[in-house]
Amino acid sequence: MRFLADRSKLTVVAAKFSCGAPRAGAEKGPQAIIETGVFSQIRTRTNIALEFVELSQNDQDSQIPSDTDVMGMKKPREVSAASARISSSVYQQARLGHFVVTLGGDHSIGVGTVSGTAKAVRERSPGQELGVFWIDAHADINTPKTSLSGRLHGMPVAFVSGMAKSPKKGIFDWLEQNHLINLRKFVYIGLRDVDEAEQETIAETGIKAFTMKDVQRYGVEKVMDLALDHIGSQTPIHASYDIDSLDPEWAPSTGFPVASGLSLDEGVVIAKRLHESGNLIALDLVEINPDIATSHLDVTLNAGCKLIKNALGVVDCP
Ligand SMILES: NC(=[NH2+])NCCC[C@H](N)C(=O)O
Ligand SMILES: [Mn+2]
Repeated sequence: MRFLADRSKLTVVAAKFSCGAPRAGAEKGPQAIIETGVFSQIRTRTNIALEFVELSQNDQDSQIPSDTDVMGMKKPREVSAASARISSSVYQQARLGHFVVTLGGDHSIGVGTVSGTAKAVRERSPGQELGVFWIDAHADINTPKTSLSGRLHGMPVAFVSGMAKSPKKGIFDWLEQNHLINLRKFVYIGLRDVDEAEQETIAETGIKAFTMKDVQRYGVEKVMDLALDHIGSQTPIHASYDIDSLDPEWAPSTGFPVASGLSLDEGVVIAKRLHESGNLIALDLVEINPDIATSHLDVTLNAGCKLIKNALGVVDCP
């Protein structure tokens, strides 16, 4: 844990937003995870001290009166304002050297979380850049131009890397240079539903991407060897874990389930290997929607809790 000030401090940010997704429900994800008792378990089984920060749509600036589409983007002002607040909360915690777990929320919150840690890393370790693991069925690297849906949960990687720029005042104009990440220190794992334009972007930029085909071909341990190698052993890591990276068998309660995903065991190996790297400084767990496949919500929550515990090095009691 060489990049954290104190390994026993953990801040949980409940990012209760679904404005980046086409349907509501993901804003209830954080509460559902917290109510499983996973953080109480972590508190009793470890010496980790927990703090909670809650951000939600009902606070302050969320009800923006005329949030009309801009360049095809849906709810651009609301998503931008939400991620600005998430970014500043994550930054405030990460700059103290706390491990930050952000519970989503739809994946547009990734603009906030990743930019927050990127800025904190630059401040805490000058010259250092953040490494990012984006574990997801989708690439989420559409720009307003290439997106077919206009939904911002399909665009966070484009905004946080500077590929997509602020088109207008009040829409991601809070992103500064020190918030942005370098896509050379970025890896995808679990991809299997990537739009054509996104595939072109990945090919052109040379982003390291391990698709589900790669996981099947090499095995998840080998993929993690290669992915960690690519990021380098001296780089702090932010993992943005979309629950839809898992196969719908293990994570049915999500907005965009895609068949042939990671098994829960494979997902756990990824989390465990990130922990064992000693470089993980932040984790997002996003896109759990309690309103979807409600009768199997417990399956999805169980999977999510396992990912969190393994990423923190907390092992289940037998
Ligand atoms: N985080 C997610 N579930 N993203 C799904 C994105 C789907 C599609 N690629 C889009 O741009 O709209
Ligand atoms: Mn995603």
